[in-house]
Amino acid sequence: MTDNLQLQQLVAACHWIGAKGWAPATGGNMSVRQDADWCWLSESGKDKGSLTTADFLQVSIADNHAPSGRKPSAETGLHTLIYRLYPDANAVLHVHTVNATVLSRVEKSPALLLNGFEMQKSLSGQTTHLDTVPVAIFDNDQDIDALATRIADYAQTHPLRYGFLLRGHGLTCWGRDVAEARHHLEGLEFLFECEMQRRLLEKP
Ligand SMILES: CSC[C@@H](O)[C@@H](O)C(=O)COP(=O)(O)O
Ligand SMILES: [Zn+2]
Repeated sequence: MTDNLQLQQLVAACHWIGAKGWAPATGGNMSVRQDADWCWLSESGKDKGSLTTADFLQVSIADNHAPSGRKPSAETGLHTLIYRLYPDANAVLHVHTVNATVLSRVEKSPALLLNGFEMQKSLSGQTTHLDTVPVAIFDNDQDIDALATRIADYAQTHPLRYGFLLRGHGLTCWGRDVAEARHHLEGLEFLFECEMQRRLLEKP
């Protein structure tokens, strides 16, 4: 499914994310699906703003195995979970933006509810600011297997769309291709910024 063009587009997306300041100090990780069984994931510990195609490792979607022997992202298990859960997802972007990091701590409930913003329509399938878009929030965990299991359990009853937040950590989002994943990232980040400002200014 993924051709070399998608990987090149992912590298361009990583450079854009780096320039935005959304992956500071080696934070963040990115991937594209190759086919039903394999994806390409960023190598762990690299500066994601200056990656090349050589910094992406082939990883098995079923069991996170990387045949190269090099170490893919510490958060590989969250990318492969999305590819297993959603066959339409072909690109996954994980970032550490200030808005995602702070808002996910300020909001104590299991989901951030976005409502009233025209930019909700930047998310595929959304047609009006009058609808409510829930973005699930999961407590952060250094045990990625345990975190992936928790997310998978939640997704059984609350199908995830566009992305999810990790509390005090960041945003993971996806799309049918790199271009759509970028739109979802940019749209969600804009909405998080608006929601932060709204809460600050409307505070009694
Ligand atoms: C800068 S530490 C952040 C990491 O622990 C992690 O959250 C992250 O996003 C990057 O990990 P990586 O293993 O490079 O993909
Ligand atoms: Zn992270």
